[in-house]
Amino acid sequence: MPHTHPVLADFLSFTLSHHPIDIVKGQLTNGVHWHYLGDGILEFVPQHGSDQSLVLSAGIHGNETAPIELLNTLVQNIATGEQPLAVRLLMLLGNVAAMRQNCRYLQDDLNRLFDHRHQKLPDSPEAQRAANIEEAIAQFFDAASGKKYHLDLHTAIRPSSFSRFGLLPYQSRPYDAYLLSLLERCDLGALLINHAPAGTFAYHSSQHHSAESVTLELGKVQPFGQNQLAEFAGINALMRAMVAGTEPTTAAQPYKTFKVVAQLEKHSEDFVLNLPSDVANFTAYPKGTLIATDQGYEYIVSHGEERIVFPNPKVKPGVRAGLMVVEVNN
Ligand SMILES: O=C(O)CCC(=O)N[C@@H](CCC(=O)O)C(=O)O
Ligand SMILES: [Zn+2]
Repeated sequence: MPHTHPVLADFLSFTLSHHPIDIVKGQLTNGVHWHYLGDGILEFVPQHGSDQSLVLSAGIHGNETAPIELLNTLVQNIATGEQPLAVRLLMLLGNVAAMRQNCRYLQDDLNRLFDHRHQKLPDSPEAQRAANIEEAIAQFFDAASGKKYHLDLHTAIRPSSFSRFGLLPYQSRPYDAYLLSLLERCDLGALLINHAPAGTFAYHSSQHHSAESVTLELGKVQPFGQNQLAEFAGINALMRAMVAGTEPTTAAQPYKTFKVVAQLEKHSEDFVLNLPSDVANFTAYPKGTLIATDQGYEYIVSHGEERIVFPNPKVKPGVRAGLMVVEVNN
């Protein structure tokens, strides 16, 4: 790619390299304006603008590499013109400091600090980053004139019965019919509907900017370079169609729908998860099963069957230690 600015040639390396130039911008030969807004935040605007705005984020957890690799290639393809761009687009790499150290987070889970919850932990490095990201998407969405979408891309820590699944943030308004139709066309095994406000990025963009938001889980955490990106072809095609302002060509496929019925609460270091340490996401337990205990707390399955998602007894007290979900019959 001759004459391509390093930020576009390799957005990931540029972001990781502590580049001294903080803000750079330019225009592609097809007229698209690009603007690097510092530390992993890159905006593209079509030459004649657009009333559609899209945020694509990855690396909110620093070691979740597959979606970071997909976004990096997407930037390269936009830069060459190979990937058409018809919407305002903000690409965001989340926990850059953790990405540099190949870990989920340094001190606090960034995806528990949105919804302005970072204000309670002002000394945490992740709190500063959450504030920066909130500011960046506020500026981006405040300048939007039409529909706003946000896909926040993650990978799971442990294996799952469904290697690709989505989580809709809790919303008091109905979910966007178009987003739901898109999610049927990106090869997901399951879609979870959250039951309560949360400190997640998807909840934040939905709640504070009325964006149509979803968290997408792409397989299991792997080091950079070891991902089988072909497994995520459906999600990649969806992102590319949304960037191009077109419809995905993937045929609609049914997925299972689950609603979150509870989250496991870790109150203290006495928290015990009463399950095998290698339990897979979506493992089902019958009514009456004791799932977790803590001081003055126990979680017992109360529905006919509940499945566990994201069990993690190692989180800090006060942070959710897992979700309990029940299948919804469509
Ligand atoms: O595998 C795990 O335990 C976590 C994978 C992950 O980071 N998932 C997100 C989901 C966010 C949401 O609920 O929308 C998270 O836990 O932050
Ligand atoms: Zn994650």
